Amino acid sequence: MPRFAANLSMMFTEVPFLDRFAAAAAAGFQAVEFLFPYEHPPEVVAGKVKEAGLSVALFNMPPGDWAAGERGMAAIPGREAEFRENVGVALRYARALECRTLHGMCGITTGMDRAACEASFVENYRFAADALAAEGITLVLEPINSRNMPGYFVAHQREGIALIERVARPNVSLQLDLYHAQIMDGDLSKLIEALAGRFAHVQVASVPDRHEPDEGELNFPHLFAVLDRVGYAGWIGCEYNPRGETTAGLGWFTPFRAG
Ligand SMILES: O=C(O)C(=O)[C@H](O)CO
Ligand SMILES: [Mg+2]
Repeated sequence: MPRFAANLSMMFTEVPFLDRFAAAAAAGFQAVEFLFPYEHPPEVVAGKVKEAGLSVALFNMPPGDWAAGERGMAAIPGREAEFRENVGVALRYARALECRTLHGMCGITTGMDRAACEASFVENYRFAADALAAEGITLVLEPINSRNMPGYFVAHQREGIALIERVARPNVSLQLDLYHAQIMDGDLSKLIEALAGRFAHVQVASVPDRHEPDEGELNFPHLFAVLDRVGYAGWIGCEYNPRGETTAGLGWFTPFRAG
């Protein structure tokens, strides 16, 4: 049975960030994920998580200057000191939120020397993985489609796996976002089977419009069954832009609600 986490950066945006935890719980979610919690002190976010009785499935390490177009720095040569400092920041939040999976965004690497970017990525991810291992935290790498994020360091799932193999740390894994995977790779049933055991987090949204998983070119009931069949027992993040009001679009979630 798939287990879904509401993505609070995209869902429940009818209310301010700190109120989205209660909204997700009221809608029947038992877990949440979000991009960045850093505008609020860790203990404040942790209080909201606790009050709502939720688990935090995932969030991202600080990405640099998001408003200026930065999308992480794990693969940006020359930004190693900042990346490493951000490991400490993310770790403080992960501890407070009891979150065991962190996404380390890599950056836009257009025009940069590929070998230098890869070398920086491998060293940065090793550093982060070693720091997070002591706390039982897994660091995940997410390939992101080149239509929504042109120039992002990694766009294809198998490219992500090859990079993870180079990092060679047991607590580094793939974040399999089926929205990006369909756009860049396709053949999702076989892809999920081939990658089974090598992804620690899954996300979903319809393709091509990134809405609820009940429309578009993907057959979600089938894909959820494939994830179950290959033994994936982790969270599935609902990283989609609701077509309208968030709760009005939750018909697809009714069969999966707890209780
Ligand atoms: O864009 C996505 O799919 C993500 O999951 C990232 O965390 C944010 O860009
Ligand atoms: Mg994603």
